[in-house]
Amino acid sequence: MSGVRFTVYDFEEAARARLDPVHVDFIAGGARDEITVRANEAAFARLQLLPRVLRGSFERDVCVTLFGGRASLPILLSPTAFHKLVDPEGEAATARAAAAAGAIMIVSMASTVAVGEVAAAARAAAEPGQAPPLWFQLYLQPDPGITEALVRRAEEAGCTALVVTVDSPVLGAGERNRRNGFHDLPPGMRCENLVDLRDGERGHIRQIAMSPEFSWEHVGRLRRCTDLPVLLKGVLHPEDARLAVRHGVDGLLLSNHGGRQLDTVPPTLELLPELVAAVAGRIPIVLDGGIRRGTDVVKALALGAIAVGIGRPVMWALAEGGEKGVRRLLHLLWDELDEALALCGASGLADLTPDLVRVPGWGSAPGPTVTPGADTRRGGGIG
Ligand SMILES: Cc1cc2nc3c(=O)[nH]c(=O)nc-3n(C[C@H](O)[C@H](O)[C@H](O)COP(=O)(O)O)c2cc1C
Ligand SMILES: CC(C)CC(=O)C(=O)O
Repeated sequence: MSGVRFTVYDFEEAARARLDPVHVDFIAGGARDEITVRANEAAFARLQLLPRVLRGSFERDVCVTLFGGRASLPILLSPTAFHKLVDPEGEAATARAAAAAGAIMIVSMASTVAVGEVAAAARAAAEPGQAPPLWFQLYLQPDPGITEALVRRAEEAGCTALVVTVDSPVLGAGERNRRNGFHDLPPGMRCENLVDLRDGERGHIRQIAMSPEFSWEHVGRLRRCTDLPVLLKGVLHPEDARLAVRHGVDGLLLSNHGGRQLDTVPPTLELLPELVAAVAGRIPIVLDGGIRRGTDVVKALALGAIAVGIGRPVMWALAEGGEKGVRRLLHLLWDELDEALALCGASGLADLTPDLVRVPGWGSAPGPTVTPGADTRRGGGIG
C-alpha cells in the first residue's frame, strides 16, 4: 500500500496519486492567487541556521509543556476539517496516531467524527495512564448558545484547551473549490460536532456560520464561559496580539490559515519576531504555516515560538496510509527535528535561541525586535 516515505513531500506525492483531484485541490489550495500559501514555505527556505559546535549531547529532549499538559514533541496537529474525505476512519485514525506519538491534536470544529469519539480513539491509543493531549478548535457562532454548546462538547470529551479561529469573518475564496464546484461534503459525511445543534442543512459546509461582526466582547464572553485555556488562531497584527493579552487570552496560534483566508498576508515566520515582542513573554505563541522539515521547527522555536503546527502534511499522510501514515509522518518529523538539534549543538529546545537564525546578508538574527540571547518564549504563564 505504501512505499518508503523519506520526507513530508513523499507523503504529498503519494496522497495526490490516490485522492480525487477535487479533494487534492481542497487540501493544497489557498485563497485567490495563493501567494501566501507559497510564501509560508519560502520564508523558511530563506532563513539560514548558524549552528554552535562542541556543546551537544546524546540525549536530546524535545518534550514541551503547554498549559500544564506535556507533549512528546513540539509539533502539534493544527485543526484541519473533513478527515473522512481522505480516510474512512477520519479524525479517529488521526487521533490514534497523534496519541501514540504523544503529540497534541487540535480537533477541528468541522471534524467528520464527533469530538467525543475522537477523544475515545485517542484515549485507547495513548500510553497507559497518559491523558492524550487533545484541544478543540472552534469558530464563534452568532448564536451564543451554539458556541457554548460546542464548548461543553469539547469539555465533556476531555479537551484541555480551546482554539478560537478569528481570521474568518467570511470564508476565504478558494478559487480551486469554486472552479471544481466543491461546496459540500459527499453523501454520508457531515460535520459531526454540529449535529443536533442547529436545525436544517445538516452536514453542509456552510452550516458553520461566519460573521464579520464578532468583536473582543465575544472573546471575553467565551473566556468567561469556560475554565479551559483559550488560544486565538489567526491574530497577525501586533496590536491585536496585545489586545489578546489584555482580554485574558492564554495563548496565540500564529497562523494565516495556511494561506486560505486573506491572500498576500505575510508568511507567519516573518511575523513571529514582532508578535513575540508584542506579547513579551506573557503568553506562549504556537506557529503554523509551511512547516515541512525539522529545520523549519528549529527556526520557529529559535525565534520564540513554543511549538509549531502542521496542517496539510497531516492530511497527506492520512490519505497515504491512514493511522499508520500519520504515525510515520510524526516519527519522520521527530527524527528530522532531533537531527537538526544535534547539528545545531542543542541538547534540548531551550538551546534554540535567536542567534542560531540568520537572514542572508544581515549578519544577525531577523526582526527588529529580537536580540540574540533574549528568551521571550519561556516567560511567565506557560506550563
Ligand atoms: C484541508 C484544510 C482544512 C483546514 N481546516 C481548518 C479548520 O477547520 N479550522 C481552522 O482553524 N483551520 C483550518 N485549516 C488551517 C490549518 O489549521 C493550518 O492553519 C494550516 O493548514 C497550516 O498551514 P500548513 O498547511 O502549511 O501546515 C485547514 C487547512 C487545511 C489545509
Ligand atoms: C471552513 C472550514 C470548514 C474549513 C477550513 O477552515 C478550511 O478549509 O480552511
